[in-house]
Amino acid sequence: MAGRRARRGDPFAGTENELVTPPWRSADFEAQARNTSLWRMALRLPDTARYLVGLAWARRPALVALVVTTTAAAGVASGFGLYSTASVLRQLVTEGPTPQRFLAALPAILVVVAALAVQRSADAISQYGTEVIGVLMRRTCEEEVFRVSVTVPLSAYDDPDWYNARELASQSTSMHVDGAWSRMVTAVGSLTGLAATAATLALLDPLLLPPLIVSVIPDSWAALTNSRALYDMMRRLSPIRRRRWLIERLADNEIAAPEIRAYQAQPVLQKDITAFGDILQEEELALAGRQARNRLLGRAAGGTGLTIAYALLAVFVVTGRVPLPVAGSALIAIQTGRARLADVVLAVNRLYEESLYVNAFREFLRDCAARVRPPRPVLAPSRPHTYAFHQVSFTYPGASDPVLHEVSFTLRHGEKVAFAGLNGSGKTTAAKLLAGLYEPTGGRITRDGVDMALVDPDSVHTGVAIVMQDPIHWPVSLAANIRLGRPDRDDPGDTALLAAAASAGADDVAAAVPYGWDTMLSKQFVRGTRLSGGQEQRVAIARALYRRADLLIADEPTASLDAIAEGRIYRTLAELDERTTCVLITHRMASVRMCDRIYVFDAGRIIAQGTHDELMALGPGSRYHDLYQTQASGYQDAAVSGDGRPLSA
Ligand SMILES: Nc1ncnc2c1ncn2[C@@H]1O[C@H](COP(=O)(O)OP(=O)(O)OP(=O)(O)O)[C@@H](O)[C@H]1O
Repeated sequence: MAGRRARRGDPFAGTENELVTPPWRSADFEAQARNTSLWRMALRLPDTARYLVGLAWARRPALVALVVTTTAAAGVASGFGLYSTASVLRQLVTEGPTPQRFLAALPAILVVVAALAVQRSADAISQYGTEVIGVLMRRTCEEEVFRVSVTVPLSAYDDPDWYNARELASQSTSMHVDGAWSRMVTAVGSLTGLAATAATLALLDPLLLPPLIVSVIPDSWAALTNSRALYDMMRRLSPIRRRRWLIERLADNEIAAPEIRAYQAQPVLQKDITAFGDILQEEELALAGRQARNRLLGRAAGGTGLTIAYALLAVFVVTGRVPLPVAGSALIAIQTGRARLADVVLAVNRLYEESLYVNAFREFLRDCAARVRPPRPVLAPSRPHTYAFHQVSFTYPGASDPVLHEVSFTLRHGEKVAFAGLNGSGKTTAAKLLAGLYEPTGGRITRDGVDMALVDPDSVHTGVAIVMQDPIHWPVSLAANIRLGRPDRDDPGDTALLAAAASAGADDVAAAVPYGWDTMLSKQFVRGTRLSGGQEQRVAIARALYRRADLLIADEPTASLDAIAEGRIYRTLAELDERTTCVLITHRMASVRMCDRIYVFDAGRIIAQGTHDELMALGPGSRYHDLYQTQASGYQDAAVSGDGRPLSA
């Protein structure tokens, strides 16, 4: 119960559920909350409006002009209609026979009808234009979120705040950016209408204006406060929603499905879903309560304001300040004015609400842009003769301890080298730095002596292919999977595709799957199939070979391959032409032998280097010798343990 109370306003406080630990929470939530205060957002509204108009203008300038014109026309026409209604009333309640009064009022009636027609048609056109622009804007923003997400440096993926910001940004683009645009148009339309109504009311009696405004302010306050509370809750609960979403996604994940069943993990997952659901529900119900209270307060105060407005009108009539026909018009004007003001408040309130999301979307773009190194005129050398680490150290973002410590080595053009060492010794990390996926936190990485920190970041990846430890299979056809790293390669008759596939053993995969090269590598689509781990690995190697890179990094490329396929891959790597520098990371020590040089990693340092023979010559007790000998002994006739004693002993 204590936990429940503590949770109000802070969903993470007081909970003992280990899955809802504070680290899920965005570190600077309080700062973010201050940044979205009513006042700050009000100051930012013109900027948001400018941004939205800019976005819309970039897509369809003529349509934007049409929307602006028709929106303004609708507002002016509605005010004009109201003013003419007052004239109609005045004519109708004057002395004289009814037909005469009607005839006298006829011109004003025609103006009212015309104004209404203009208002309705302009409204319809404006609405259509707004919707079309909204669709275009949503698409632009969605694609922008995708673009920055896939170009942001890998370090962003080590930052939980980035994930939260991304979730909020993609929510914003799919649901709120077009909403903000349409609210903005509505707000402008309502404001124009309100100005016209206020002008009418002021013409009748300026003293009627203040009570009208007072009657609407409390409602506006309630609506704005409620929007802010809703947004705060969305932002605060974003990590929980994301976590819940991740678990929910396991339900349609073909890789997770067998493990969930085999480990009977359903109750664990269900427990998490329920725990997160409880928190979300509690927060949402609490918010609904607070919002209802605010709304009640606003309405009560607004009702009092309206009573005052009517009482004032009564006093004006009784004291003769306002004649009865004018009072009738004033009554209509007050009603219309209230409705207009309520429209304005609603539109501005929605705009405020949506602009919080637009702001989150823009913040995300700014954040991603800040993470990306700006383009530079200097490109990384193509076909370099050397790749070198100079005293390179590296600490993962958010981690406290370095993973690499002053690592230095030089790879020469066309060399085949291996990284060997125990699990967690830093081999993959060094490979990722070499590929330019991370930047060192100390030291320099150079190609032909050129510091990679000083060249255009995109150019660092050109000429590099990497076979990841757990390659992903893209939900596209088998052929497209292989061409993915270089879709623009000229490949008449698919010669290069077939050659890369044959070298990696992926030709056998094509022969085994139901639709050959056209088979989709996902069972979530028609003509789709699921590959085995080894088949996936062959496709990943073919992809890397097809790229024809200068530097090929293969991280455990054969972990899932059968012995024959493995032999074929190592032959392929050994026979790579002289233009390809190859880094092989593997625990299969027999395959390491063929390399020109082997670097032995230990706890983030290179502790030895040399050819297989040189490293073996270091003898028992040296890391490489022991690793090799332990594995080799497994293949000897009598099974022996790592220290050379028979296992049965
Ligand atoms: N994104 C990350 N954030 C923080 N630490 C990480 C990250 N990735 C890896 N590490 C840590 O860096 C260390 C080195 O990992 P790395 O993957 O480079 O080792 P490795 O030698 O390739 O291991 P293996 O042989 O098991 O593949 C490990 O302690 C690992 O926990």
